[in-house]
Amino acid sequence: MVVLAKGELEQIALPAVQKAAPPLADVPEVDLATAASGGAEGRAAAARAVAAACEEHGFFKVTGHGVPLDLLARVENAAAAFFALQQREKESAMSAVAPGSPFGYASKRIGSNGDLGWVEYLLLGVTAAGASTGDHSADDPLLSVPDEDAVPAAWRRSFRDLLNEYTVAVRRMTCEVLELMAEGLGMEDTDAFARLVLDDDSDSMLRVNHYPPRPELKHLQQLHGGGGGGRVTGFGEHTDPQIISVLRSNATSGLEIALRDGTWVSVPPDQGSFFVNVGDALQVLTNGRFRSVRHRVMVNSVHSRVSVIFFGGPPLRETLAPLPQLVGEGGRSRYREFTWREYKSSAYRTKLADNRLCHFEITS
Ligand SMILES: C=C1C[C@]23C[C@@]1(O)CC[C@H]2[C@@]12CC[C@H](O)[C@@](C)(C(=O)O1)[C@H]2[C@@H]3C(=O)O
Ligand SMILES: O=C(O)CCC(=O)C(=O)O
Ligand SMILES: [Fe+2]
Repeated sequence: MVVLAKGELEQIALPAVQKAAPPLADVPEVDLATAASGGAEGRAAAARAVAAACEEHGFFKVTGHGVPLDLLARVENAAAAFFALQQREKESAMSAVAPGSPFGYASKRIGSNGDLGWVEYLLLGVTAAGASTGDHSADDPLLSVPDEDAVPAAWRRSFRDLLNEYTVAVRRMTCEVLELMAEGLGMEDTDAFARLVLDDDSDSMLRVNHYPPRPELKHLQQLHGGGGGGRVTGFGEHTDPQIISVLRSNATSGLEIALRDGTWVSVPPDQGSFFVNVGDALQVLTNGRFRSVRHRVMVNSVHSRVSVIFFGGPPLRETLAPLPQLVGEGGRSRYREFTWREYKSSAYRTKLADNRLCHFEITS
């Protein structure tokens, strides 16, 4: 359970004047099953729709994804069971992690630069094979715990196995989406994005978030006539650094995205589908054609929200720069070349809401 110290709620609450965000009327949607079975025409139409959504919002919904619904339900139930453990038991998933590492369990503190949210989470490194650290790793937050820990090792192992199974399935689907993106951009090398996420050394992560409800919000909302006050931030506004983020949540609302004009809209939850965010790295590779979407999560007054996000990143050694075919002859490259390692070490020194790409922009 997330517990707040004095003064912390003020930092998480949005100003009372802030209106509830209206729902995004037409969430762009891509059906992967139709893209696969619709012949060349159907595939080309899906690729165009993906590219249009990435240009306009940097965000869209994926249906017909082929990830078994029963796997989604098992992951959701196991995550809920993990978050229902005693605080001490959840924190033991942190004790194995090297100091300074972002991985493991945490509550309220997002990153290490003072950001707070009404959220608790588990952040894990993952490789193309599933778990980053292998089955018997000494530094896996879920596997290496003190012998006297109250949560049986067998339960932790089966939770880790389940998250690995989920990661393998979601990474496969993510790569199909990345291929459609490349096709939609008219690229000849349609594997160019997927290759980065499939690499053995891909720097990918899995995040499991839990946003407990805040029942007192209901009264505050009534007090302000329903539209304004009493909004609490679960996860503050930000863009994701990686190439792509693929999110699945339970049926509880909370996710909001910023449109091009800066207005916030809420995304109606859909537990049978996935939502895709374009990340900063893909904005760079596409020379700004695809938009890294700013998003946040607001807390619900009645229901808890559980979300699982796969962040597909390139290997740390990878050099990133706008792809020449997307800059075009005589075109201007908007970003300088940098390695993913360089970008990450700069990004991890920033606050959540900061613009992390401005350090890499070519301004002249
Ligand atoms: C405040 C921070 C948390 C974050 C690292 C950072 O310094 C800036 C980016 C944040 C973010 C957002 C997307 C993902 O949830 C995340 C894991 C990532 O790669 O970048 C988080 C980082 C984090 O929670 O450690
Ligand atoms: O929990 C969510 O729904 C989204 C969280 C998020 O944006 C993130 O973890 O980067
Ligand atoms: Fe995010």
